Order: sequence, then C-alpha cells, then structure tokens
Amino acid sequence: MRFLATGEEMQKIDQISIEQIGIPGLVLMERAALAVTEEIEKRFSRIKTGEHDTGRTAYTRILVVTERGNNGGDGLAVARMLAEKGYLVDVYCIGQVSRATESYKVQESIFGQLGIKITEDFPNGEYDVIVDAIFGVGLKRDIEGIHKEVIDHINDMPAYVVAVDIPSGISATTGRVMNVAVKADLTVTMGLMKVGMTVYPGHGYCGEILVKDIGFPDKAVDMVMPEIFTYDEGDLNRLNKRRPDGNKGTFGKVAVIAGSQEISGAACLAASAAYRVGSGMVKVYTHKDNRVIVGGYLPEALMMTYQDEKTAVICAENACAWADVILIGPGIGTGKEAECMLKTVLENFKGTIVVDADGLNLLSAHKELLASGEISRQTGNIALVITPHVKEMSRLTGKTVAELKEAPVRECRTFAEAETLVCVLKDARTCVSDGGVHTYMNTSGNDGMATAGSGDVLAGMIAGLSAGGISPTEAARLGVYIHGLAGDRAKKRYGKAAITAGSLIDEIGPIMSSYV
Ligand SMILES: NC(=O)C1=CN([C@@H]2O[C@H](COP(=O)(O)OP(=O)(O)OC[C@H]3O[C@@H](n4cnc5c(N)ncnc54)[C@H](O)[C@@H]3O)[C@@H](O)[C@H]2O)[C@@H](O)CC1
Ligand SMILES: Nc1ncnc2c1ncn2[C@@H]1O[C@H](COP(=O)(O)OP(=O)(O)O)[C@@H](O)[C@H]1O
Ligand SMILES: [K+]
Repeated sequence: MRFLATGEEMQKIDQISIEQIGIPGLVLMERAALAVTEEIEKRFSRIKTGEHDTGRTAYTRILVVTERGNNGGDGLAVARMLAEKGYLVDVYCIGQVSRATESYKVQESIFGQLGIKITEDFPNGEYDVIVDAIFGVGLKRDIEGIHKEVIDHINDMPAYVVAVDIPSGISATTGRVMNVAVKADLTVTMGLMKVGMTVYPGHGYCGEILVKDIGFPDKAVDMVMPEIFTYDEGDLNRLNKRRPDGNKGTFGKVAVIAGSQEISGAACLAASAAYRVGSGMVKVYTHKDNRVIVGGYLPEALMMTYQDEKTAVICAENACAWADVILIGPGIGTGKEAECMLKTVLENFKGTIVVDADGLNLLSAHKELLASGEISRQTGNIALVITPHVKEMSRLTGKTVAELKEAPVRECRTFAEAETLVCVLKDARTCVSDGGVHTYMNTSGNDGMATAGSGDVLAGMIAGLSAGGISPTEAARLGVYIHGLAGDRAKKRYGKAAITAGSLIDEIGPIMSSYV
C-alpha cells in the first residue's frame, strides 16, 4: 500500500520534515537534485555518441528553466551538478527576484561563487534536454503571461523534457491542467507520488514517472496521513490463502442475477469471473432464453431461470436463501422483472450484495430502495457494494459527469458515507470508498479495458472475492486492482486495441496463483 499525496499534503510533509523534525531543507533539495541528475546521466552521456566522426566533440546541451520557488531551487542544483560533470548547461530563470525562497537564494549564491550565469531571457540555442523546474507542488492558480509563453515554447522544442517533481502547470491535487502545462518525457517526483500525476489529464503529461526517496521521514508522512492510497503487487498478499482441507462450500457461493431476454453475455462474463477468483459455487439466475447459451459458455455454473415476474421473484428468493453473496444487475434490463428481483434481494438478503449496471439504473429510478437494509448495513451485518461508472453515478447522485470528474474521490466518499455502502466509482482511475477517511485509488489497468463487458467481469470478481471471505471493502479494492492487472497482462499479450472482456478473465488465474 502506498499513499498518494495532494499538493497540500506534500507541502505539509515538507514543512514537518524541515521545521518540526529538523532535516535541513537544503539537504532535501540536494538529494532531489541528485536524483534528477542521476536519471539524466543514465539517459544522456556528457559527450554525444555517434558524432565523433565529424571531427569535433559534441557535448549534450541542457537547458534548465526555473522560477524562484523551491522547485526552481531544485533546478539550480541540478544545473550545478550537471555542469560540474561537464555537460553544457544553460539556466534561464523566470520570475521576480523578490519572490525567491531562502533555499533558492542559497543555490543562486553558490552559482555566483562558481561563476555560472543565469540568463533572464529565453536562450536561442538548441538543446538535447530541457529540465522543467518552474513550478512544483506550490502551483496555485492558472498560468498566464510570461510563464505561459515559456511553457508553450518548451512544448514546441524537440528536446527531451525532464520535469522536476511534477510537470509545471499540472495541479498536484486534481491533475488539472492550470491553463497550460509542460509535456514531459520523464518526471522525477520526490518522496510520494502525487495524486495529480495519477489521474487524468495530469498523468498524460508526466511521461515516465520515477518516485525517489529523498529522505522525508516516515514520521512526517504518518503525521500527515494522506487521504488517498493505492495498491501495488505486494498488496496481493491481502488475498485469502486457500484452505487445503476446504470444499466447494468453504470457498463461497455466489448468486449472479444477470442477463435478460435480449442479453446473455453479461451473465456469462460475471459468473465466469466469479469462478476465476476462487468461488466454490456460482449460480446464474437469468431469463429462460439464456439457459443454453450460459450452459454452453460455462458448464460449471448452476442455473435457475425465470420467464415472468412471478418466477423472477422466486429466483430472487432462491438466491437469497442459497448464496453468501449476490451480484445483481449486469444485463438484467430495467423492466418489471428486474425491478422485482432487485427489490426482493435488497429487502431480504442477509449477506453482501453487489449492484452493477442495470441494477444501478433501477436504483436511480427507485432511490427509496437504497434505504432497504440500511440499518443492518450500519450495524455491519450486511453490506452493499455498488459499481457505477461516472454516467451511472451521475444518474444516482444527480450530479453532472463534469462535476463528478472534477472531484471523483470526494464524490465517491460522500455518497458511500451518506448511503452506508461501498462505492466503486469506475473510470480510467477507479476510486473505492466505504465512507471512511481513506479512499483507494486504482493505478493498474489501461484504456484497452474500455471494452464492452469489462465492467461485468469486475462485478463478478468483487462478488467472488467477497464470497471467499474477504471484507466487502477489501474485495472491492482488490477486485479493482486485479482487474487492472489483468488488463495490463492482456495488453502485453494482445495489444490494447485487441483486449476483450473475455481476455481479462483469462489473465486472472496467473495473477492470483502465486498468492492463493
Ligand atoms: N522545502 C524544500 O526545501 C523542498 C522543496 N522541494 C521542491 O520544492 C517544490 C515546492 O516549492 P515551493 O513551495 O517553493 O513552490 P513552487 O516552487 O512549486 O512554486 C514557486 C512559486 O510560484 C508561485 N506561483 C504559484 N502558482 C503560480 C502561477 N500560476 N503563476 C505564477 N506564480 C505562481 C508560488 O507563489 C510559489 O511560491 C516541490 O515541488 C519540490 O520540487 C523539494 O526539493 C524537497 C525540499
Ligand atoms: N481508460 C481506462 N483506463 C483504465 N481502465 C478503464 C479505462 N476505461 C475503462 N476502464 C475500466 O473498464 C471497466 C468498464 O466498465 P463499464 O463501464 O461498466 O463497462 P461495461 O458496462 O461495458 O462492462 C471499468 O472497470 C473501468 O474502470
Ligand atoms: K516542475
């Protein structure tokens, strides 16, 4: 588990490290600069290769662009370190002298001692590398005037761009482009990954991202305790180990209420995904027209079918009596039969319910259903997990898609807290909240997963993990994380464009195998 810091949280960590714990700011700055310098050295040697036969030595030319904040201070230290190593370095500083921070001034005075010049006009030369040290986490408002001109100019140049801490112009908190932003090839960020570099559009401006430890003490991070966290591969050990003496009842029974007269695939995908995360038994409740298709796709699935409202309710009642976890919604439509089944499940089931897709559209149209079982949810006896994408969330909350995209973490958490449920707000970066202080933000996966049925697979995975005995919140986080990893494996195997929902299911086993 690793924290992702907002701009404000990172500045607090900085401040506590320096002012309360006593680590000198310049020590942190030198370590930040060293980290950037080393990465440039790895990629560009001092003398350019392949140009010896011209008869003269060609040196790598580097332009460092700074403001007079501490990000600029990092930049000056990078310029000095590279110049000491023999690179040809020019430094261009924007900004008023009066705004210089103390650490910037120290770096500037070292420059004076060494006789390195800082220019106050954008140099005309050609550069191999540009180091962007204009703004870091201190960026506050939209960028205008000379700063905008300089950033536009950097983006027009053919050089390789290295951003110090974060590309200038990206909000470290929201990932928003503050009017204009540097498009980096590499971003070397200090201490913690920033939220704004994880979400879009910010992520798209970072290029390759490296997080460097520059000595912020854990104590400072613990004192701030950032609100957002993500998982990496080490977190797969949160999965339950399978019991060698277990039987199919031990590993959980999942009811998948999915599909309708017109739709059969959703039930197949969700049920199959529930099996692949380890469920002992999966029973599909679907329209009778789907019996042959589901049976053919997944002979392992148990099945019960309905053909009208009355038999739909019987199906839902059977699921309530049989299952440990019920997934309801993929492809069920929004007709009377679907509505009756959802109502029956929400009012009667005493376990974890996962509601997806059409189930969510029905909830939007019948908000009173959200209240059924809320008291039992408050006491922790049962749980409700919802998996809306932003459009479905918009229908549920009445907020616009733009409003939700502006603050997905806040919206996800607020809704989860207000309705006592686990909310999985799906997008390119999916958030999971159970209303608690900390929100999970997923960082696995890729745009190849924007393919029909991908959400059905996720819903089946969450239901299956939860039936295996993992708490609903953890099942939602791990489900989202593994779903993304499956997307990343499928991307390597087939290429992004060729990923299908079915190909995601095939990747689940290898991901889980070493941990379960
Ligand atoms: N405190 C320290 O000594 C350390 C700071 N570090 C670096 O310092 C950065 C943060 O430094 P600062 O807090 O000084 O801020 P920045 O260097 O990010 O920003 C510079 C200044 O620009 C001004 N500004 C903000 N938005 C503007 C806009 N739209 N147009 C014009 N001016 C604007 C702000 O007033 C700010 O003081 C980090 O990102 C990191 O790179 C790290 O080196 C670690 C150590
Ligand atoms: N650009 C993207 N990057 C990463 N994951 C994505 C991206 N676009 C979609 N996804 C993921 O794919 C899934 C799509 O689910 P959903 O919208 O419900 O599709 P469907 O209804 O077709 O199954 C979600 O888990 C979502 O997070
Ligand atoms: K920067």
